[in-house]
Amino acid sequence: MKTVVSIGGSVLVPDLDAGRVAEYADVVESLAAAGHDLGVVVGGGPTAREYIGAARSLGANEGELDQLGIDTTRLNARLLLAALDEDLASPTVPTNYEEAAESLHRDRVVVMGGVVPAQTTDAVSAALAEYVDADQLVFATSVPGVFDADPNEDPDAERYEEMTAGELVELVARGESLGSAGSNAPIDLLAAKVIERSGIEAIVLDGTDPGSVGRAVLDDDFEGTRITPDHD
Ligand SMILES: Nc1ncnc2c1ncn2[C@@H]1O[C@H](COP(=O)(O)OP(=O)(O)O)[C@@H](O)[C@H]1O
Ligand SMILES: O=c1ccn([C@@H]2O[C@H](COP(=O)(O)OP(=O)(O)O)[C@@H](O)[C@H]2O)c(=O)[nH]1
Repeated sequence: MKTVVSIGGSVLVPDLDAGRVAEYADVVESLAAAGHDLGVVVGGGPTAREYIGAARSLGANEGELDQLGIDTTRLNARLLLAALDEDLASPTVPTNYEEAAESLHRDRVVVMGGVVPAQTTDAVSAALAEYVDADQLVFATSVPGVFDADPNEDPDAERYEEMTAGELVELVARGESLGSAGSNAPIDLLAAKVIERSGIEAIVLDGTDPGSVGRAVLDDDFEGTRITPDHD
């Protein structure tokens, strides 16, 4: 079984807490021990946002800001690697999908961050899952799934238990056409489109408790949103 897990920066490193990173490493190791080959993609979190904010005020352009974000995601990838059993995980952080796929041939676990400007690690996770023909893709984020409105803004927002990739694309695109790019779903448009075209099974869940990722992958036990291929 090949699984890609996207760990949002907001859940891996909401602050620099080594204990939380160790908990995530334990989950990754338990999944590897259960026979999963794992591609883990790590986000930038508040550190990325702080660096980007500071560099923006210093006059950096958007591409330069994205590169700072990418560097931060790779820093977080290294942090997770520091906690992982070195016999399981590839010791380097791949900078592209080819390297990641190569590492996954050799090792049970590969951990990476961003790849190129103008996207987020949501898209990296989806593209990695597609590239390595993963069986499933898990988004561990700060909200318990995809809702019909931002649950942090609208107390009446309702969670989708299940939706097709096409419905996810529509939901995200609707927000972008309103000019609120990236703010109307926990997954961005590029990621949603890659999920749609690859037909990969994906789930979105609250990763605040790292154990929830383990239960979802090992026992299919989770509260969140299941994203299914458009055509069976
Ligand atoms: N329709 C929606 N369903 C779920 N979350 C949404 C929706 N619209 C916006 N959001 C926002 O998406 C964000 C996803 O998590 P985020 O904090 O960006 O985590 P990550 O670190 O995983 O990228 C949340 O802050 C949530 O408020
Ligand atoms: O392939 C990538 C991955 C990330 N980023 C930049 O790095 C930031 C942090 O990544 P992400 O948003 O995925 O982190 P998270 O939301 O999980 O904290 C993004 O906003 C982008 O600016 C990028 O340009 N390309």
